[in-house]
Amino acid sequence: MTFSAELWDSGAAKVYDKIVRHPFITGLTDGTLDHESFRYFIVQDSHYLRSYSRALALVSARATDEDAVSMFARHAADAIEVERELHTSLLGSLGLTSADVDATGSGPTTTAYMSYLTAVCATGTYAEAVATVLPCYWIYRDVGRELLKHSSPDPVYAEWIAAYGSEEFDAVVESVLAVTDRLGAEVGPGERERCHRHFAATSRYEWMFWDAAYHRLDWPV
Ligand SMILES: Cc1ncc(C[n+]2csc(CCO)c2C)c(N)n1
Repeated sequence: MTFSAELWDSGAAKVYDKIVRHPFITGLTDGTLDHESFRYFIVQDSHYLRSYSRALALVSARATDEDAVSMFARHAADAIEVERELHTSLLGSLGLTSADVDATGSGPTTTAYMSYLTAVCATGTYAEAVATVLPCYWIYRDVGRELLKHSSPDPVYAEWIAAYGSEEFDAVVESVLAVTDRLGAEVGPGERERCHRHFAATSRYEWMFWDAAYHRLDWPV
């Protein structure tokens, strides 16, 4: 079994099934999702992408072969571009600006997820860092494909679905999976166990991110 399949089976398979049945996701395709929840999601995702980009820059700096250094550095830059382009357009359609993003700040789930990514990418091994950033790519690709089958009657949701269900994005994810599988051969039992734990944790954070948006979760105090 490939390293990526091993990680998915133990850490993401059950979580993924719950994500595709989550009312935030089903609400995107049937158009019943409240715009207020999607607004919350896009604002939180803007914070998330700023942090995720830095996490990818850390992964790039620690990569052991030049192709991977270059790939993760490119993705770090792309994550900023996504924030600028997709989010500016979506924020505009939702009646928001980047000043609203700064004024809102990051919520509890976003902060916890960003902190976890940053901590592992800064202090874990290269393989641990890759396992930690992987669910973000992989779960989005699969959710995007699923959503694309139905798209959405709501033009704002349809725009978002088109970006993540695209073929270009599929190629990005396949290249990260190939790096992960090559790494798998070099990872010993202790480090492997830590990779499984990180992959499972960030997969759960992906579910929690949708759930926080659905309920518009705020800091309790
Ligand atoms: C919570 C959350 N998780 C995953 C993504 C998807 N994503 C963000 S950056 C990137 C790869 C680099 O361009 C991917 C796949 C998101 N937007 N928000």
